[in-house]
Amino acid sequence: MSNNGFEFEVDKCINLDKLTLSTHPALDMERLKESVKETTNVSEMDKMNGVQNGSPHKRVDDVLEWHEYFMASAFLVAKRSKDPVTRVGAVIVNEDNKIVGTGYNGMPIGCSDDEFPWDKNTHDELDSKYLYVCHAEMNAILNKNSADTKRCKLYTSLFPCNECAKVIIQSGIKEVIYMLMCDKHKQKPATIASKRMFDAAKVHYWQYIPQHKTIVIDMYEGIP
Ligand SMILES: Nc1ccn([C@H]2C[C@H](O)[C@@H](COP(=O)(O)O)O2)c(=O)n1
Repeated sequence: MSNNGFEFEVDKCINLDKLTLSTHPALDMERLKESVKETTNVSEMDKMNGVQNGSPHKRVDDVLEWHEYFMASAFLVAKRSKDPVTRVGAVIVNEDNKIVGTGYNGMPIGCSDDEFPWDKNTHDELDSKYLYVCHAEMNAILNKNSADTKRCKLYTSLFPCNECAKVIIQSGIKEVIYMLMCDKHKQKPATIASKRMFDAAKVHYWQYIPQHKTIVIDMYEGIP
């Protein structure tokens, strides 16, 4: 495309309109290009495409919706866990969609992640992780940076166990969102007990089904 002023602007219009097209399948792209080329007064097209004062407002088409954002954050937080088998992340969100606490499964403060055991099936119970590890949900509640967590939501990559369910209820959290793939302990008494307590305490819980299997984070995005 030649670089005279008009055609340059048209090019930008077409690019910007990709977003509009994806939500309006009836729109014919070829016809649109033609009509733009035929248009001598570009200002109307500019308005349609968000070009103001000669500078286009580029629309971003990969914005994460809230649930996706918070659940992805929980998975990112889980990356801090040193558990070689199960890494869990939890994020607490208040009524203004602000994150007020995050946590992952790890050893208590002062109990070195490198010295305490991460084993599961040990002969001696004292040599396995279960007696020591703090669950992600509990850590998120203990790490909160707001006065309280009343009416907050909790996003977690794994359905909460009964011990965490008690803490969740006592802290006033009213909604638990957990990941579809991670509800792997469905028949366990701890899970059944959690559900029983959540139901009684009117804590709403539901499985989140992600729109994307992977979300790529480019650490250099936006850096020239
Ligand atoms: N809701 C949950 C459930 C489990 N965890 C943590 C605690 C352990 O580190 C691990 C469970 O070990 P596994 O039996 O799966 O090897 O996951 C948690 O943080 N939150």
